[in-house]
Amino acid sequence: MTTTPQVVVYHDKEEMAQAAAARLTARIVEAQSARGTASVVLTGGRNGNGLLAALAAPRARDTVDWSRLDLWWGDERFLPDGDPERNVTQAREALLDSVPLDPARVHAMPPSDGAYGGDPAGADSAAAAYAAELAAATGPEDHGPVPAFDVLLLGVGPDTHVASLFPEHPGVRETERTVVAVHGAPKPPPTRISLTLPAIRAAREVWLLAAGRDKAEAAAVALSGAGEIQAPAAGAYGRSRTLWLLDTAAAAHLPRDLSTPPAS
Ligand SMILES: O=C1O[C@H](COP(=O)(O)O)[C@@H](O)[C@H](O)[C@H]1O
Repeated sequence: MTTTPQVVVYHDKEEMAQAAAARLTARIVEAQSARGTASVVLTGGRNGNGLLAALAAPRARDTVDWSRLDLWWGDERFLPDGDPERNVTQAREALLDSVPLDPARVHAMPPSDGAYGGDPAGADSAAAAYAAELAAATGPEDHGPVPAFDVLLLGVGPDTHVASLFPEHPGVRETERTVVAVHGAPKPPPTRISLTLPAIRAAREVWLLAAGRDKAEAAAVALSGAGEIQAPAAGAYGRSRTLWLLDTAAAAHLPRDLSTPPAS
């Protein structure tokens, strides 16, 4: 079922990151008190890392029970372990290395120098392995092959890509598998691993983050009824909530009925 996107606009990307971190902290605490644990899918990119850096500030950091949090990734650049361009490396620097997570609950996507071999065939095996890890983490309350993540975060690329699902690329057309290898991505590096739209839509809440003028066209297109093959961000929605968090620059071209004044 498609949920109608809610749009919240903040003055600038710093304010957006702070507000997103506060929202995420609250959502994790709620999920942990309702079910004992929480699960969040992280995104790479500037806005995802900005949110993680905001979460590292004392108020948010000290509110969450990090040991009862499962972290997954929406996509990964298929590069060697520790490569500075890997999303997990950047997340570790921004937040993960400074909070007491349970390492068994940190589900990084495999690197290109790991058990599955390198580029390109290794990426297909690594994607299949991540799909199996997700499937193994599901319980009776999850109605499919991936957990019902509490919050799934997505950065929105200037071309409307989300995770590593690029416009008109094979990955965005996938309807069966939950995780795919992406070969020949238009943004470097060319080999990536990504959740698919069906896996993204298993999340309870999907939050899309976009800040900056270079995201304005993408946000406007995705929120104006574009098709998901041409605009993957348009196909990213959660089962109970889809939330777009923007700054004023990224919201500059939104249709009039979606343009809300900046949150105060
Ligand atoms: O390559 C990627 O890009 C997107 C968007 O990043 P941004 O820097 O333009 O916000 C990101 O969401 C994705 O995780 C990452 O692999």
